[in-house]
Amino acid sequence: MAITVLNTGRHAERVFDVVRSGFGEENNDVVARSWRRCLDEYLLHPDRPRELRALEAPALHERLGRMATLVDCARHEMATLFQQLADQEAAVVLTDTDGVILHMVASPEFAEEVAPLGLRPGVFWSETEAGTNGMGTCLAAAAPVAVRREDHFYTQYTGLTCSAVPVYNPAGEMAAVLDVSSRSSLMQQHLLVLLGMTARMIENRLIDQCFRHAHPVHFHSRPEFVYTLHEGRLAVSDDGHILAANRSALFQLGLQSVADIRSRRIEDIFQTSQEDLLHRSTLSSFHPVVTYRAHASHRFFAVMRRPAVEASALQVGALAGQAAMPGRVLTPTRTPLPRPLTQPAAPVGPTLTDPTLARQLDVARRVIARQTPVLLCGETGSGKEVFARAVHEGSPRSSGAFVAVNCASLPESLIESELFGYRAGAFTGAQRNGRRGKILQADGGTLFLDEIGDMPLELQARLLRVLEERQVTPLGSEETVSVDFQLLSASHRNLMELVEAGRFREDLYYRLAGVEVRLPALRERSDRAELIRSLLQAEGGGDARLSSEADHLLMAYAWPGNVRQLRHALRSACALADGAPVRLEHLPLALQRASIEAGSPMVTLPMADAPRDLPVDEPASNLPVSPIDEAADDEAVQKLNPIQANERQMLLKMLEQHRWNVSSVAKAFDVSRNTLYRRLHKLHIRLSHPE
Ligand SMILES: Nc1ncnc2c1ncn2[C@@H]1O[C@H](COP(=O)(O)OP(=O)(O)OP(=O)(O)O)[C@@H](O)[C@H]1O
Repeated sequence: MAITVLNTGRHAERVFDVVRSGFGEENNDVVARSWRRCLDEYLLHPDRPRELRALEAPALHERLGRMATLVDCARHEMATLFQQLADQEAAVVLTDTDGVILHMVASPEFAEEVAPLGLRPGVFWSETEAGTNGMGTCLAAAAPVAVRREDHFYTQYTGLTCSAVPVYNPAGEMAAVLDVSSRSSLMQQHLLVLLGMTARMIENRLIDQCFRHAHPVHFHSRPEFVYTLHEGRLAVSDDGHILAANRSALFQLGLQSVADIRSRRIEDIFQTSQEDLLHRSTLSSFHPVVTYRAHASHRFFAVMRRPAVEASALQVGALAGQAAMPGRVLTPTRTPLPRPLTQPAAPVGPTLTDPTLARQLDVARRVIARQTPVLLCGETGSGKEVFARAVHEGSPRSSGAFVAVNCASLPESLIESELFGYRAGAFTGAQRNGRRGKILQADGGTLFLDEIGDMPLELQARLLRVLEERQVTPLGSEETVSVDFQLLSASHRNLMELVEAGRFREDLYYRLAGVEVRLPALRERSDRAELIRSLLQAEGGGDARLSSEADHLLMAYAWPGNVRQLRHALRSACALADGAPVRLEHLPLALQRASIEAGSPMVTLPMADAPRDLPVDEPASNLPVSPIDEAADDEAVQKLNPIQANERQMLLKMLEQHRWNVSSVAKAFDVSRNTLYRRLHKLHIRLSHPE
């Protein structure tokens, strides 16, 4: 479906009208201010769009190299957000502070549709280039913004609605913008909350990644929020100086900016010393311990952990912290480093208690110890990387690094240098000191090639040679370097089918699949209840609870995005519930929608099995309807089970919010009116239609 845009002449008139007439200094409207900047400062004309500037491949390559830490930290969170949105006509986009798109997650169809508009990597979306738009206006306003269709300065973008939030680096400076651009203009508030949470996750990952040599401190005034997204986070140097803080830390400590805290000692902030906090945290097995704000009586619960990497193992360049922050020059690290601790780093280990999984883990550990490569298959988000890590940790090479490479999320042009590394000056835009590839980083440890099915064919040949010869030749170099690692790879695609289609080399397949392990999908796992419980505690704190309806829905849902989707559903639900038990309405729309489409037991019924024999009483128009005297249905309503009763309440609330306009509610849930009518009928919500 093509993107529909507004009439240019009329839209331009409206822009001029708003800006010229009655727009005073007191007007705080983000969009109106942006329109004025476009007209008066950048001298843009709404009638005359310009073609957006785009970087050539080498310049994009260089920029992606410079911003590698940021993009690495954002990639997984963006994929998760995309999955959570469950909207095939939306793109999740990351730009740098010049407004250049660095990374984008979208369905191939939508990506193809919006590419001609300039929604693709390398294109500049600053306001000066593209006028009012989500990414550019968020950069200019340095605040979250929602730019609806008709808010865009140029009409060609009025088919899209964009919501965007800033992402800050550990120095507290804006480092990027995270945006969702979609055809739908619904639910902007919900979306901004989700975007804000995703930005905070990326920021916490950045602190972990940029300060791997520092002691992480996690704190909150409520113990159940330690190790959750709401926690305050500090990075503290070996000698007790604070190097970085997240936004929640600043907020809780009543500080304005990272500069107010950086270089201060931990005892200037809390009534404890570095040694004391670390000692007490260790004794409590890293559960939060009480501490007080320095010179005040405000109580906090805090934990200090050991650095992810000993300082001696790092290159000095990265230690300055400043230099390693995204948005500034990034120093490549040469030493094999463990992956950053992903947030929340709660002391909850992965739950792998399903008997099939436990057996598979045991087999994989035994075969990998004999240098036999293991290939993991399983749906996306089913925990292949978590499983691979568990294999590594129980293997003879657990003291070496675990190096993960996601072959799907790297642009094709970067995979080669990422894997094999390059020599100084190998190509334009290469980093001055060269770069050590991931394969060499895995020397002595484990190389995990994720989404191996997405590796381009010509690179498959090179990889095969490395696997056979155990030698790497970095780009631009004549020298070969010997390397020794154990190999795990994973794919959510059927590699045999790819082989048959000629898209994957058969010889490489057999090299990778010494033993093939198929991980069960979440819906097939018998430890689902346990996993839900442990993730709920990890995301919402020890006191987090589920209402029984929410619990039922989580157990019955089909989870196409598996554990990742579950984890993120719980994360946003805990944030929305704000300490109260998680109820149905806190769960993502995708789940609620599925429950409406399929009825109870939710979602496991495909649409085709939905009750079709019910009489459908659909009005010809989409005029508002009104509720009929509900007393008539009282008895039937009493017989609804608790999940249905809850759903009935939720639907009544939605109908009320949408002034009984059924089409509008159906649109909000993205289901057809017919489906919604069937559901209303089933739940004994009877409506009258105007004559
Ligand atoms: N057993 C588990 N216990 C706790 N969390 C888990 C478990 N399995 C997966 N997760 C969480 O689910 C998310 C996805 O896991 P992971 O990245 O391992 O999946 P994947 O199968 O490799 O995904 P993809 O196919 O997209 O690469 C992560 O946030 C991870 O922490």
